[in-house]
Amino acid sequence: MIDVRGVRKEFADVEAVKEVSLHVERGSIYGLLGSNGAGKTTLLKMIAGIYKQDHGDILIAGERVFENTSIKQKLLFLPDALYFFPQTTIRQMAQFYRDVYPSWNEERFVQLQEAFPLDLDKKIHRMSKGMQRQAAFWLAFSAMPDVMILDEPLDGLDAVMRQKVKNLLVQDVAERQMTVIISSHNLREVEDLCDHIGILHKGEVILEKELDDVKADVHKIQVAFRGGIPSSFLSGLHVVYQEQRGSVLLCIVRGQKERVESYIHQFEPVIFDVLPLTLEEIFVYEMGGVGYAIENILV
Ligand SMILES: Nc1ncnc2c1ncn2[C@@H]1O[C@H](COP(=O)(O)OP(=O)(O)OP(=O)(O)O)[C@@H](O)[C@H]1O
Repeated sequence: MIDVRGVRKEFADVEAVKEVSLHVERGSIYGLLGSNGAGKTTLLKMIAGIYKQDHGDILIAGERVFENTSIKQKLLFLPDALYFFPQTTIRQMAQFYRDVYPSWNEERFVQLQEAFPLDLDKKIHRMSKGMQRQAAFWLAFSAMPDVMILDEPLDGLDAVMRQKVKNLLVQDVAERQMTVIISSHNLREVEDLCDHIGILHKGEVILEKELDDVKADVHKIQVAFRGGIPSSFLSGLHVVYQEQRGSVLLCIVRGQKERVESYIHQFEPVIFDVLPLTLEEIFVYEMGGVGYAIENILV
């Protein structure tokens, strides 16, 4: 659905995006992560057709996005700094969206008032930051776009509203194959939302993964043996990290879960647990392997 091919963008003295390529399948949610200044917003603005890239190609549904009205009618970009026309209310903004998006769904707009309990006739600029974001999502979900490009979308929303918005996103992806790119500098925030993750660092994608693959392949195990660790134990495992806590050995190992488990059982451990790994932990170990201090990249 979204194809970014060898894209570059330079501002006066900064190479904000250097040779980025990525692909987002229709009906999936792609999490673009990275530290401040990594180039996320610049890349998203190019994908949304707001900036023109200096080099490379950006295609949505096979068409170039820049200055392409028909693609833009199917695409919705929610910037990190929201913009509404001055002095407008949600009702007035809804009229604008109705005119711009042929897919606007009036019934949904009415239904969503339950999820976003806001005054339709109150000036949006008088609302709190979180309420303004709710208003933006209310309009976005009512526009029913094929593609949503979201820059730090959950900033300013309370915990309940974050969950509501995440549920609505997932629902649209599942029910009508909407495609989403979501930028964040917080892995924990997008962990339960995305099916693919790309990490941008200094304008380059340094890691791109399908989450199911990542999670299926790395395990945290805790083992203890009567009489200490057998000498040949570790040699049969692909250990990416290990730590001894008293008589208990804590390891992060790579490999198929069943294979790892049956291997460990042969040594008849007195304690053996497979513990859940957070995505953040997985990335720390993965990135450690390629020589990056991810702790400094993902806050
Ligand atoms: N309009 C602009 N003019 C000049 N430089 C810019 C412009 N927009 C971004 N940059 C520079 O490009 C680089 C990438 O910025 P960008 O906003 O894309 O990063 P980001 O990953 O979104 O960061 P953050 O997480 O802080 O929002 C930065 O060095 C920034 O100063």
